[in-house]
Amino acid sequence: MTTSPATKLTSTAAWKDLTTQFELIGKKHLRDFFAEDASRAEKFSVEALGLLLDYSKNRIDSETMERLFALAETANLKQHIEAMFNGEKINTTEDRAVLHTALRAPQDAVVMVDGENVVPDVHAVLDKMTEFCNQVRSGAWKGQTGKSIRNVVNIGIGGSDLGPVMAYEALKHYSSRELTFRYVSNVDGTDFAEATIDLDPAETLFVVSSKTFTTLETMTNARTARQWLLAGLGGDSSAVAKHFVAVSTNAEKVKDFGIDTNNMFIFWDWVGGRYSMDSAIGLSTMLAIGPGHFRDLLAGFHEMDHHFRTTPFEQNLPVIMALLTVWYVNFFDAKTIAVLPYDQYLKRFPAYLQQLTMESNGKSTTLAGDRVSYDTSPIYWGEPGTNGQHSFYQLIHQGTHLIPCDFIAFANSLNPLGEHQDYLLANVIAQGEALAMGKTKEEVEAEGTNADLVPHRVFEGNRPSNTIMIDRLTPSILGKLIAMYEHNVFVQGVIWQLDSFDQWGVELGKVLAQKIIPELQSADAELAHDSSTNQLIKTYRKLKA
Ligand SMILES: O=P(O)(O)OC[C@H]1O[C@H](O)[C@H](O)[C@@H](O)[C@@H]1O
Repeated sequence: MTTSPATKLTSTAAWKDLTTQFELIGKKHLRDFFAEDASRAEKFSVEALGLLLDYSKNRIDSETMERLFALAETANLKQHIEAMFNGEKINTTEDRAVLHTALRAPQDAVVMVDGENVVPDVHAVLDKMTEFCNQVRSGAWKGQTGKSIRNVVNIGIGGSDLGPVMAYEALKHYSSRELTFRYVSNVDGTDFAEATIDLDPAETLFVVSSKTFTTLETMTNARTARQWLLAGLGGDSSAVAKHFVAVSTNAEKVKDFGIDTNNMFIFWDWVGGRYSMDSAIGLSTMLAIGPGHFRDLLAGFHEMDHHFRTTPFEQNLPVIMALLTVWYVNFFDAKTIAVLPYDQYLKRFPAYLQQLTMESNGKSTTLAGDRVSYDTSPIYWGEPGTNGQHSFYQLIHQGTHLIPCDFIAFANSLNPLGEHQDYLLANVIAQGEALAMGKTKEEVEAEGTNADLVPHRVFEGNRPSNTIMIDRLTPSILGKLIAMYEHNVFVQGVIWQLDSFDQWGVELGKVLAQKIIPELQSADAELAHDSSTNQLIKTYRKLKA
């Protein structure tokens, strides 16, 4: 294929041009950029698929963008995009295709993996999910005692939890209020105990979600759930079939656990965990919002996939966002990016993005196996506005770190109340303006501020942000937003020459934990760790009741 990594990134002409560009405009103030060009906002905005991306409050000019697009060309981005969509095994360290885009492909699409079109399989699972959800939502699916299901508990972690939780919260407005949804992820027993404390086992359905069906946390919680259920229903293990379903790629392990494979919804190894919320891992989402809304969500994803694949880079939302990130990380030395949704329903969106972005590109080895000589994924974090304004925004405005921000705002609330929405939107718009323009010493002095306070009240400004403005939050819009960040992450990974789809970095801790478990459970097993680790194990043994 044509996608083998290019020459060392920092030796390319495109990179050198960007270095020169940074020397030219890296210190130029956004106030000056705006003052010089009345059409700046228009020039640096893209409107597509119902989203306005205003990226004019970034420290760029037309030349910068041209050079960033040239960097994308140098990286063979177009070929990489085609390789992903065509099912080439671009996850080379695991020898897998990367086809979350096939999960939302229309029925008549053809996506080949190892000589087989996977789209019919995708739609067969969607149909099976639909049928099951209709049964549960209508009350036709009965539990062991003949009662309908009123509670759904998703047990999963990482990609088998963060996507479902985020989507449930984001689309709560569209969800059935007849059903209660809970999400258990942590191996800390408190998570399970609190999630089930007020639930009746006779009315509770567990969705055990795990790509591998081997994950310690999920298997431990699933076993506890089975005990809890059987204890509550008189111990007859035939109850499991009516109260447990599984979502996994691993039918054998599901069977070993005791879940009937008829009650299993499959997906495939070409779906990464953090890219799986629109696979059968979305079963709890479909149960909450219904099959129709779930299909709208998928359609939104697909529209963004199409946009990403077919739109010239200059108008391509994920490409622009990714290149701006590269610009700040590699030339301005930005370490973090804040994602700040001004919508309470998106409160788990930043947490979801943390796995998507950092598990994908938090790496320091290139596809060729070399240590990178440049920074890779920034740290993503955030909270919904306006809450964050009253805590950490101080640092974004006046701290010593440059933190590019993504503001996400909706013109129309799903819960219109008095003047709330005007206040919310005034705030998000004001934050972008304040960060960009700041407040000069002269402006502070002109307000009659005491001289000794002036330095404290100055805002340097020149702090970059994107603002994404949308009509209202719908399932389709959520799909578009998520796909936009998925592809943004993909483009970053292509530029940095990474395998964005493996996660070897999570293995070591898991292996060591397996070794430490028996050491904690034995009073006197000999310890051969470093002295700190030994001390912690001994202290735990002493304190443990
Ligand atoms: O879905 P599972 O196989 O249970 O995996 C759950 C999660 O655990 C792993 O440690 C990975 O880091 C994640 O990418 C994955 O989403």
